[in-house]
Amino acid sequence: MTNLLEARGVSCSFGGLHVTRDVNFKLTAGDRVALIGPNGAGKTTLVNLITGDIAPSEGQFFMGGDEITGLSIPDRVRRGLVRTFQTTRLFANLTVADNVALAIMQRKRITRRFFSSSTELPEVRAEWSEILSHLGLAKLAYRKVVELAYGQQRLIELAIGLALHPKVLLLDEPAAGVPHDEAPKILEAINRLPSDIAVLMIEHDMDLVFKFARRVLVLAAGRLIFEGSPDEVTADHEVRRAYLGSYADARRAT
Ligand SMILES: Nc1ncnc2c1ncn2[C@@H]1O[C@H](COP(=O)(O)OP(=O)(O)OP(=O)(O)O)[C@@H](O)[C@H]1O
Repeated sequence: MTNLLEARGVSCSFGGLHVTRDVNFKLTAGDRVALIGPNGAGKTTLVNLITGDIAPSEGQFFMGGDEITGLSIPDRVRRGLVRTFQTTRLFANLTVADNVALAIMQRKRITRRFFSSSTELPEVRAEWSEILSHLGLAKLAYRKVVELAYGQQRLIELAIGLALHPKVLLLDEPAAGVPHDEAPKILEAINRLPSDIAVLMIEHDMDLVFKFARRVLVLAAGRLIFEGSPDEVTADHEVRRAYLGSYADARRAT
């Protein structure tokens, strides 16, 4: 099967600090992968390396066989390597539809037309409307982002990610800060993502990891120390020592 994304021997240092050490992994179509590890393990740095926010000191990234290591962030996005926007990057005073429409227009390279509502251009409207319906957010289309609950704002990040037509979608703690009762809605939306894209999620909440991931990558001190199914990961002695600790013991006791 074609690798949608591959990391080969990726390392990154900040001064003398080795934050990413010889990382290798592959993502293929339909992958649902969680990246876990203790605080400071280098998870966000690895995502920043994948997106092109920072450059590796060694190693390469490939998409579908093409090397992308030297490509800019926008070039990677155009190839379908998409990270969800953080809520802080949403336009709070615009509607949900406007926010998603802007991402669609960015992808289609449609320039904003000031004398007509770009959101309502037929080819744009058809798309945002389908994305919002698909994620169960149609009711929110004409609400301003600022009026929404935090959990709903995080769902808009997913909608914007989809508007960029991802082949690989990187989710950085999609449920962080979301009240407990709103968290299932996030998982529900993630479960509705197109089945053929690869999703890599950084997540600390192990319950969410177990509900989402079919494969887990464990990072500790910059190194991938384990890769396996959620059950294999909880059973692994080194992972339990490095990270899971009491969570794994509690889970095995149930
Ligand atoms: N730009 C930078 N310059 C120097 N050090 C950095 C930089 N970015 C990250 N680090 C360091 O790299 C290490 C890994 O940080 P990173 O944020 O990638 O870890 P993380 O696994 O995402 O942690 P958390 O779970 O707490 O978010 C930390 O020690 C951090 O201080």
